[in-house]
Amino acid sequence: MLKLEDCIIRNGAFELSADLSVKESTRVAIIGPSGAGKSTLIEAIAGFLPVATGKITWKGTDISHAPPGSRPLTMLFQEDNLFPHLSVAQNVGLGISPKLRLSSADQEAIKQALDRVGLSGMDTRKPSELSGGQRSRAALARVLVQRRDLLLLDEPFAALGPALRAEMLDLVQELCEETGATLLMISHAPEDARRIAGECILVAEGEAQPPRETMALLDNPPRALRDYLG
Ligand SMILES: Nc1ncnc2c1ncn2[C@@H]1O[C@H](COP(=O)(O)OP(=O)(O)OP(=O)(O)O)[C@@H](O)[C@H]1O
Repeated sequence: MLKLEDCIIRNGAFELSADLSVKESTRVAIIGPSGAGKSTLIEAIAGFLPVATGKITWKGTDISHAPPGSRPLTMLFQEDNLFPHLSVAQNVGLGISPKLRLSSADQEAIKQALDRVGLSGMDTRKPSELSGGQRSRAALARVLVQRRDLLLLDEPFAALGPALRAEMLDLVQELCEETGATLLMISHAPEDARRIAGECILVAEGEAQPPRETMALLDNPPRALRDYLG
């Protein structure tokens, strides 16, 4: 269980409260109006923003003050997930060793991860030699080799077209099912939430609300969400 207990998170003058929990191995979308605090929530869980009060626990362990690198999670951002001067295999390898000190077993794990996301034979290419969808796949291969319990996505597929985005979401769903990872995913598109997230955290009016069943929430949205969905 991921728990945020009586948390207040500050981002400049902005303040977000959160008192909620997310069950292990579930997939949860984070939705809500622009500027409501979705990234703020994710950044606090990842450790890039401190919690002013309250605590964050994962499987009962308090991670509120753990540095980002030692939290049991990996995060994919909206863009710039890959280093342009490194090959695809090296970019994936960073998930195992930040200094790229890789054993032959590590090299094999990288190869398997690239195979799994459909990038076999592209290991020596630079990110600029890949399509947008292939770059997303490479970033997901890095997530795979990290073998973390929690995956935080801050709209990493926003720049992709609808068909490719759906394809990437399906791949994320498959990977989460295979690894048992817990997914928290910011999304502006309700159809993305419907596609892969059983539950949604609504972030609105200064609060990240406890997860609610996606279909029920989107079919009968509260006012803050209705205004946003239009
Ligand atoms: N570095 C910062 N300093 C001060 N205020 C900030 C900072 N970053 C974000 N904010 C403010 O915090 C609030 C929440 O921002 P956040 O990025 O979490 O919202 P969001 O829901 O992710 O928005 P969007 O959907 O537009 O990406 C906004 O009002 C924003 O202006």
